[in-house]
Amino acid sequence: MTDRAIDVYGLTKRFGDRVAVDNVAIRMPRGQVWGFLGPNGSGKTTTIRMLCGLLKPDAGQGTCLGYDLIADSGQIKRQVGYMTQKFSFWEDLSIRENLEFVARLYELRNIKQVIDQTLETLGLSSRQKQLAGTLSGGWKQRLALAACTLHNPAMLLLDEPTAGVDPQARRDFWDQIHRLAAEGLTVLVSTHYMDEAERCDEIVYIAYGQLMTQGPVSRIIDESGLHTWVAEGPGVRALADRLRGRDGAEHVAYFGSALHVSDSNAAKLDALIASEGGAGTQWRRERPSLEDVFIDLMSQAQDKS
Ligand SMILES: Nc1ncnc2c1ncn2[C@@H]1O[C@H](COP(=O)(O)OP(=O)(O)OP(=O)(O)O)[C@@H](O)[C@H]1O
Repeated sequence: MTDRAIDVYGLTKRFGDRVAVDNVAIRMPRGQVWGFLGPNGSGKTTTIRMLCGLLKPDAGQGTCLGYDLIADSGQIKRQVGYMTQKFSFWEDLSIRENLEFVARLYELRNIKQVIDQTLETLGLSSRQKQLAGTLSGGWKQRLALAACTLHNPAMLLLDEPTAGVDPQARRDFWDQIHRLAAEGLTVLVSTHYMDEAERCDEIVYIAYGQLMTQGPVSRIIDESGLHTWVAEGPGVRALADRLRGRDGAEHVAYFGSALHVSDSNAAKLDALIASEGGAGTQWRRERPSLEDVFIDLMSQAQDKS
């Protein structure tokens, strides 16, 4: 058994003239939780669909769970749990009835036992009789997770599973993900939330179909070559307008009420900040946040495309 859950390279998918995924390579060990990030339309869903055997790549090759991406797509589908962005249920059926339906699709044996176990693991037992249509977003998402883990997959591919659910439900969901990973499951999860990226062993960042960076969050920040100053105080709004487009301020972005000013040239950035030490603004130098780095990566990708 290969120790890599995902080992693909040259992965490419075109839709007409548009290259949705461009020569992407991912090598992911088993048993880890990786985040898959990138701007809207950058190719995350398309990549995930190729990885789980639902979409045939135009070019590229490799393996998923040791199975050939193209020749063994049937095997991959059976061993992967895929949670789509817009999961759907039978709204007039209960949680338990929905899971029974999915279990029959997978032709599982011991359906009662498997469902009991899944309900228990995901904290759904007490709600098993509730109609799916009456569940809140967080519980629906938990039901979707139950449905995609029912057949005991070796890997989960989760496509923005927490979009639109409240912070507590997102936190609970991530606790579940780490619990499943502790039992040996490999999880690749796409997200737009930075706090979720920080909970992953590693992240893959893709923009305009191209893989821009991959690694643990701290390494990605360290290797970004970016320098950041943060300004706070009543003067920041006027400051933002003054700084945008100036040499030494490649990126100017609000984080709450604070303004982050970043540049890859530390000397230019420092000189600019020194010239802007006006009243009503407090400055401090900070390690760039992951979001600062992503903004930078996105603009690099824009320049290339
Ligand atoms: N079936 C399709 N036919 C034509 N174009 C498609 C199809 N699926 C995706 N695309 C295009 O491919 C590109 C990548 O889309 P994809 O859904 O993979 O991005 P994404 O990173 O998952 O985006 P989001 O974060 O918004 O979910 C987009 O330009 C999209 O419009």
